[in-house]
Amino acid sequence: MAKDDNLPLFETKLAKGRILFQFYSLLIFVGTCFIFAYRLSHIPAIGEPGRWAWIGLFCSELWFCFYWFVTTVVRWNPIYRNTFKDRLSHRYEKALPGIDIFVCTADPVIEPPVMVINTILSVMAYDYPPEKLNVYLSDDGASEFTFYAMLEASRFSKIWLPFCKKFKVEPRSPEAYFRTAVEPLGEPVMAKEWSTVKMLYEDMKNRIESITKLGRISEEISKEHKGFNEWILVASPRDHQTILQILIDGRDSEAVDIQGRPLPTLVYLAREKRPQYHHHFKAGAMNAMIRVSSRISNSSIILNVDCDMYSNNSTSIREALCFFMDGEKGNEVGFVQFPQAFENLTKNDVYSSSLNVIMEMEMPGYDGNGGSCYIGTGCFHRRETLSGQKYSKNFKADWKRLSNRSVKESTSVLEEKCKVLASSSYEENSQWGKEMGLKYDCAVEDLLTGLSIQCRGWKSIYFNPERKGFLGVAPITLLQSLVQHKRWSEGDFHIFASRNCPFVLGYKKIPLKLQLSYCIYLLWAPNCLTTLYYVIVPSLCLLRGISLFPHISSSWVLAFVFVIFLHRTYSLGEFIRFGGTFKGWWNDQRMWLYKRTTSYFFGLLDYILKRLGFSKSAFVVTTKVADDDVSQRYEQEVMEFGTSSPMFTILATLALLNAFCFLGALKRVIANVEILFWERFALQILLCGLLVLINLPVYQGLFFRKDVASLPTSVTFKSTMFALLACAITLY
Ligand SMILES: O=c1ccn([C@@H]2O[C@H](COP(=O)(O)OP(=O)(O)O[C@H]3O[C@H](CO)[C@@H](O)[C@H](O)[C@H]3O)[C@@H](O)[C@H]2O)c(=O)[nH]1
Ligand SMILES: [Mn+2]
Repeated sequence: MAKDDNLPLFETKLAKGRILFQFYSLLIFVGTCFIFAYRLSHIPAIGEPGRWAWIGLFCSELWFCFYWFVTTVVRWNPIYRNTFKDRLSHRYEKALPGIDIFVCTADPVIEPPVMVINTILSVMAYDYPPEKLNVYLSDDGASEFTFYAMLEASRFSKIWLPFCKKFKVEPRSPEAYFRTAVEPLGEPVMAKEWSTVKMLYEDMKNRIESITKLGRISEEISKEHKGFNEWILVASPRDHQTILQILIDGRDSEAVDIQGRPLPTLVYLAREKRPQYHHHFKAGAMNAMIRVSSRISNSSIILNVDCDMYSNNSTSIREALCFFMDGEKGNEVGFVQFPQAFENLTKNDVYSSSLNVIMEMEMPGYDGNGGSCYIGTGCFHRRETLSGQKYSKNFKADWKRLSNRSVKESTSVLEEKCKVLASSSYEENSQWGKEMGLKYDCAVEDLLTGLSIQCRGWKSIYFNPERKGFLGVAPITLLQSLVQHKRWSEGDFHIFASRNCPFVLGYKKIPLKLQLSYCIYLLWAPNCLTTLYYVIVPSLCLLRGISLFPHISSSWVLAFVFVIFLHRTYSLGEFIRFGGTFKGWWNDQRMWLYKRTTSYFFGLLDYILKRLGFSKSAFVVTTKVADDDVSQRYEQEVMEFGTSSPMFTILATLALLNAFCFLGALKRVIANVEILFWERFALQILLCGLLVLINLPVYQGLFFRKDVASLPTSVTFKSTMFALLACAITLY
């Protein structure tokens, strides 16, 4: 036994500079107390105008304060993780466990097959013994084009994997690699292979794209592959039978790459779908893969990625294993979450899709408070935890036993047996979706599943390596981003308002500070009410001449100015520290507002409608491609409206309402007929002016832009009517 055999495989570091943060929090706290003292001591008397508006504002501020408290709890004690991969290799290289990798796709149009197989190829090419890798694709679209692309990928992998390993290529998604890498002209050996592989990749890409464009699989291809005819018979998108094909059987000694080394197992699965059984979207797909893989490879570690999230770092598996296999703490680790990062962000990130603050600050905060949440992609799970097992002190993973493969049947027999596991009626009267596997009936199956794993006693780890483990595609239009957040906020609030609420489910099972941390996201939806109140009522009161904030000469003003200024400065600092720009922060503030007034509002509404039985759960898949002109506007950071959506009507109405109120107030300040107008309303005018400033892109979209992506006339018409109506009602 070497002497380093007892050294840990990972270390945990505390964040620095927390004293400063605690001091800042104290200042905000004191400032807020002053604000509340002002609110309580200046309530307009009964009969005086604005009494109710005042009380409402006070309630909103109380809510904001509570929400701020929750965000502070998350930031109190973040931790960072580090791994020692060398120790892992040294100790376990011969006994590395098998890994099952699950990729989900749902729609060949908005998730193009070429993108899907790039993700597949990137995970097949991990720096890991290929005979221990098993890759499963679940295709909820049951698309023959995706299937065809998978066939192509299974062939191309024979060239791609050796190429990656020989030249230590990064990233291992061919598309991403060839897009970013420069031709290695300095190295003649590599340059030659480079151009051959590149050409082969492009050929393959062209074939897949032209078949997708053609809209059907041609005769030759059907003939070339035996499965296709049968395919056409069983696969129609709504109502089809399970299609399961082992495209590369890792047990087969002939499944080798061009250098004779084994290939990872590759499985294509499209679940049976029947109208009488709910298919439960992604959670259903994941559970089907858990069952199918248990029959084929049964690896002890499961990695799950969305189809757009290619592996950007070929060592991620080894890094994750450092946590699971650590001698002292490894056995209690249920899952290891990597951050969600994106490759298609622009410099100032108009839609604030980057999630940087969440990934760099809040997730380490969760980790410090008791465990990372599971965010649906880029996460390594222990099979036992996903299958519903509780943690017990005696639990000990037996890596040696688990690294053997036992299945002896022929490929076709195995396929037939697995199909049963994926059939639509298999889960009837079972615990799947409840106590086993990913949880059903929640739009954020990931968060809920992670929470219940933690409540069963498992620890979870957040690991954020320097080189990002996975890169995906962020929404590229305003509406997509708002719709995505609607799904999230609806699902999150659903968790909060159910018996799965962290305070109930997690009572005495996870630390209180972790229960509180969950509230940041779970309470997104109700945030809309206070935000809507704050952007509507003070402005209308300004129009009506009701003062809701202290006079500019009063010293109470200081409390407001101090808290708002300090709070926003901190936010700006945090944003810039994690790689943002000033303009990006400003965009982020705008999106903060837009999400709260639309996504969260509709999320809350949807939740209520569902509770009352008026609407059904749905999973609106985020589009991962765009037309050229849409992409071009995205690159230029021009806000994309283009369609009429109720969300846009709300945004435009709020923007116009504030513009009207601001202009009204401005007129009165300039005319200077009322004594003390500025004196009494300065803060309200500033608030209203700030709202106008942040809404500039909306005014542009309403009145000044003539391109197809501006706001449609119907929205302009409706929002102007609504805003005028609101002002008229206020005034008379
Ligand atoms: O019926 C469905 C719907 C979706 N998906 C897949 O689920 C993944 C996530 O869908 P996407 O539209 O990209 O959603 P996002 O909003 O980007 O997803 C985030 O939020 C989801 C929860 O709302 C999590 O499941 C995801 O992992 C997380 O990335 C994609 O690979 C889809 O193909 C399915 O397999 N079946
Ligand atoms: Mn996605």
